[in-house]
Amino acid sequence: LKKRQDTSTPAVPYQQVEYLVNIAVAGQKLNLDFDTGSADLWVFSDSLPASSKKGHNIYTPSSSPSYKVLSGHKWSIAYADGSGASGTVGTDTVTIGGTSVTNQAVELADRISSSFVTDGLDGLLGLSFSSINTVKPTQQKTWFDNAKASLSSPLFAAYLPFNANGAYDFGYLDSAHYSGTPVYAPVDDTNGFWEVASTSYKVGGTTHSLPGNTGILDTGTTLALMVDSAVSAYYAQVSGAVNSRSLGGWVFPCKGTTLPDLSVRLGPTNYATIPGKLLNFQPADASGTQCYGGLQSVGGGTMNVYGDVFFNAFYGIFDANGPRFGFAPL
Ligand SMILES: CC1CCN(C(=N)N)CC1
Ligand SMILES: CC1CCN(C(=N)N)CC1
Repeated sequence: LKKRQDTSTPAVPYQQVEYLVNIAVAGQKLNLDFDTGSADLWVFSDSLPASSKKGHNIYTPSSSPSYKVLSGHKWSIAYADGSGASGTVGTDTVTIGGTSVTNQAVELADRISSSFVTDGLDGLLGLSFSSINTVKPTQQKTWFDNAKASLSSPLFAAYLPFNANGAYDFGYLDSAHYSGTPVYAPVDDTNGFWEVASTSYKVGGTTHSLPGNTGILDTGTTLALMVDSAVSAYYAQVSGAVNSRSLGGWVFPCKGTTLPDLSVRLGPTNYATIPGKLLNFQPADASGTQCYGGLQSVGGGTMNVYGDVFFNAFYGIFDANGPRFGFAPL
């Protein structure tokens, strides 16, 4: 599992960090971005223009004897950072680790936005609930939905340590990837996400309530994105922090800043504490004077997004039995 900084300049001003997983689609190796915030498995295909294919592994259905066209089916997806892709659909055998799924819907991109060309990924593998898969006229299932009956347990876990290679464990928990005992929160899959109640948070020794708020556990988002009241309360504890329009979010002086921890409530009981040191994402400008925070605003609404910054601190357990989300410190 390779951690990559892609060089894309998506709508959001920070580089999309991706943890790419090398998988086989009918024996053709591809590096896919495993995304628990979406439900489409799509790949760079030979129907893309030559300029888009440069530097990528391309899936060529014509050289796969097991590929079948899903005639008349289309897909189209747009992501929160303004990137997007679309194309046609077929089925093939998709193998991850030791598990093969035959007749898995594989969505072939014949159009992709520029940020994907410069990314290190050769496509995405959606791991949210299949209810938000974009294939029409017949919605398709995620690889995990198709695989879970043949796994020893219907679960997968994300191990995404900071600045290191990570892993996705399918069907079992790898005790080498976490410490202590996992705690669990019930998941509400109404919106198709691994969504849990997230009704309070703690920063600087104060507990703040977030009535009616939820959080989605999203490996496809780089940062932690919370509602404005929480982001303001957090950076109020950081001297010199400003919400910079020009730099596209909350920044603070790189020198001399010790960021506070952020504890977010997941489910009815437990808090997950993200250490402050994981909340310094990267220098915001070439001079390296200002640093860009790992906590940024989600914009409006009451749905917070706990992205890779969360998984840099916690092993994330996505359990279809429930469904429920479990976590334990790395
Ligand atoms: C709610 C949004 C979170 C980011 N997304 C994603 N990881 N694919 C899109 C949905
Ligand atoms: C969830 C996806 C958002 C878009 N991505 C990107 N621009 N590299 C990939 C992950």
